[in-house]
Amino acid sequence: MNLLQRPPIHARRDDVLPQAEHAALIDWALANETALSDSRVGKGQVSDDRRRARSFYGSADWKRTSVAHIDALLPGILADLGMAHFRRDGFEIEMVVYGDGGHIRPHHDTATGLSRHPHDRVVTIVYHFHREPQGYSGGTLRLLAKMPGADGKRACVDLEPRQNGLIAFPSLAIHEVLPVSVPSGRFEDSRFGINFWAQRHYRAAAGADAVAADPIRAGGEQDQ
Ligand SMILES: O=C(O)CCC(=O)C(=O)O
Ligand SMILES: [Fe+2]
Repeated sequence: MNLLQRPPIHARRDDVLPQAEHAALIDWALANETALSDSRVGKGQVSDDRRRARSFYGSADWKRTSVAHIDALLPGILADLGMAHFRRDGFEIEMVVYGDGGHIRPHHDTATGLSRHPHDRVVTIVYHFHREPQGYSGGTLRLLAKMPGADGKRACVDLEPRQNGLIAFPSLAIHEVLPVSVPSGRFEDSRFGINFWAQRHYRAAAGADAVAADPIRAGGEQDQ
């Protein structure tokens, strides 16, 4: 079995945000349904089949407070992933909410080859949260091997979202979110997550220090 036939490497952390910040985040999310819009894919289009979810693309205070905790965990996460330390040029941050039937089909989060972007995502860190008691089931995050094995199937690893926990993996890794079931149909019972993408600005040599000072950067188009 070669490397591309194995499921991608991942890292997990629990108790990611201090209790008060975690609670405030749930309150904010439950009060801001109208700030969500249909999640986008590729160059910004909406595809209900590829990605059925709603995202928050605006600015909010929780982005600055939460990213500080994620940033502090980044060196250890890179070590766990066996990735060389790199100087992150910023994070792209998106809250994503999956209601009943929500899912994302297999994809990777960063551009490859000729479509390489000036600010590629290098590491994907997904933080999960929900209201208690948990009102959804499903929504497993599945990481898939790039190539099928001898049996013709792609090896995979299934990771259940954990309250106030994160899952990190290289942004090039293929992954999907399996369908979410929300029996009540209520927004409060959705599967909530925040994607933090650590970025590297390959063409940002000039003025790179100024860029690095601000952990939050707007993202570009990506394959997902
Ligand atoms: O919510 C998750 O567990 C993963 C989300 C994801 O893959 C994405 O939004 O690109
Ligand atoms: Fe993704």
